[in-house]
Amino acid sequence: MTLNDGKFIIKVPASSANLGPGFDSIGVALTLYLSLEVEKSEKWECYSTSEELKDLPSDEQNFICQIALQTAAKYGKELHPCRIKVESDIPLARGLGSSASAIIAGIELADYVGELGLTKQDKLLLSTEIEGHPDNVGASLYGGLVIGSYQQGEVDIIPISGLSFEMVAVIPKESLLTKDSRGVLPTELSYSNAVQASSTANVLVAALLSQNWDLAGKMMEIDLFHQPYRKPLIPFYGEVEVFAKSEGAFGVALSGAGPTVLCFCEKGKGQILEQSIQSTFPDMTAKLLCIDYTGSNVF
Ligand SMILES: Nc1ncnc2c1ncn2[C@@H]1O[C@H](COP(=O)(O)OP(=O)(O)OP(=O)(O)O)[C@@H](O)[C@H]1O
Ligand SMILES: N[C@@H](CCO)C(=O)O
Repeated sequence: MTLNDGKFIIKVPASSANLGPGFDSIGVALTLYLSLEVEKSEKWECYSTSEELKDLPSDEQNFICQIALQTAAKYGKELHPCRIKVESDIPLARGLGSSASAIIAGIELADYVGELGLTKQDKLLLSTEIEGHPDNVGASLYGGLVIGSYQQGEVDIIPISGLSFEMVAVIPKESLLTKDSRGVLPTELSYSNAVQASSTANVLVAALLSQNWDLAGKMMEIDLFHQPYRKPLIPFYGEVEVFAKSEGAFGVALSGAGPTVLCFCEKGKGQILEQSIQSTFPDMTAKLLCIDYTGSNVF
């Protein structure tokens, strides 16, 4: 279906960044989604029935519309206004990549309505320039586990499929903005710490690819890039970590900039883990999530 025929849908998965030591580089797409139902209109309108999105701007000031307009302008195009129904089950500012999903949705919107003819690599570079790192946007765009690097205006990414783990996200009621959680990070790391931190990230990738889950979990825990500085912002982290591991999780990591804690387990073990975490931590939401292997989709 094309825009002239009526409506079209943009569907973008959530994501979790870092997986411990893969700071600003590793991401995984998750089975939570941001969906846009789009049709041409007289003026820009953005509306939603999702509780999470009800306070966001309903005109072209909406973040998704802004990204779409900026993207089209970059290519010298003015977008026809659209009426957009936005639905989302991605909680905002919880470390589950809501902003990255919104950025990808805006770029997909601009590409489709403005007929920009963008490739996936174009979309990756545009979104990475906006977000500053390719971990969340790469995962939302490609699906699967992504390992990426953004340097000197170029972004390189490898998406990986066929991984057999699932996750239980432990999501608190309180939000934490990424800019605040980045604000507690140091501006420098010593040479020896940087060598150690990057070796940890390297072994994490090798362990995930060879399905050595215990080793992957060990690497998630000994990250030196960001978790030591961010854990003090998340008082329940330690308790969730100990409990999840005692209930069969092979690893625990801060999801993105937090405050969600992501517990990793082998395929098939997630449902029981979700139930036991939920009954032990009733003030938070425990959610079983799988890896999305599709990435963003327009249909
Ligand atoms: N669907 C959306 N529509 C409009 N704005 C959104 C949408 N999703 C996210 N945002 C904007 O992004 C902000 C959250 O971004 P932030 O980077 O702080 O957290 P996050 O992306 O959820 O977490 P993380 O980057 O750690 O994974 C929201 O407060 C809102 O301003
Ligand atoms: N890699 C980013 C993800 C959140 O945007 C961080 O940890 O700050």
